[in-house]
Amino acid sequence: MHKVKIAPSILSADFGKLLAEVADVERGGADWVHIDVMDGHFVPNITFGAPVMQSISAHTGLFKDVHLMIENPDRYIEDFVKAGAQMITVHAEACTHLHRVIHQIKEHGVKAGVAINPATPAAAIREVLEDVDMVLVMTVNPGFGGQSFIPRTVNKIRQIREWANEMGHTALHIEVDGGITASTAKQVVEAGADVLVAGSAVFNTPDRAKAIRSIRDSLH
Ligand SMILES: O=C(CO)[C@@H](O)[C@H](O)COP(=O)(O)O
Ligand SMILES: [Fe+2]
Repeated sequence: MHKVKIAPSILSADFGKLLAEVADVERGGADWVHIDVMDGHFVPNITFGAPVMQSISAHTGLFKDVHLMIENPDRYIEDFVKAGAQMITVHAEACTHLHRVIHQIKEHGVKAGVAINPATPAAAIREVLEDVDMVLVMTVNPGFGGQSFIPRTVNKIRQIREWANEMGHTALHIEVDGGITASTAKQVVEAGADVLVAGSAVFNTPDRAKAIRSIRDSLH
């Protein structure tokens, strides 16, 4: 089992001072930075694209974890690789040819993840589990920060970790995203998650180091 990683989501950061916000969580003990890209079609919200990401990339040593909430993500993989992505996650629901897109990502030499919405069963990613570096189990419906954690999603985390262990895919990361706080983190880690995205729990408080520490401490 990997050390649990905390990945603050910049969706809840102040976009007017994005570089300072990312530097703040880097100093505060974050492991990854989670970059939410939304297109206004796959989800009812729009954030930013590869050019904005590129301007962050050059200024942080954090591992860059890109969550693409966009339709037909295959069209933009190269742009995000050039912008510095180290993990690119696409939604199973947004890809007609999921296996092809995963391999397209890996051909660029970056890690590949697949995400599933709360209403999507774990079985939707079973056939690509050995191809991916990470499964992102959405613990809220994607589109917005600050929503409440959906407890039923925990069973899927457990199921996916069980399948991964059965197939010997022990390096698989399971990331959870949505409503992760010091009150919800422990149950998802016990179920098998090892990457915790936290947006509002980290950015909606002035002391980011304290917020990250309190999520970490809640795991013991
Ligand atoms: O992908 C998304 C939302 O679609 C997330 O990454 C959010 O940014 C998480 O925000 P919180 O629920 O932690 O506030
Ligand atoms: Fe996300």
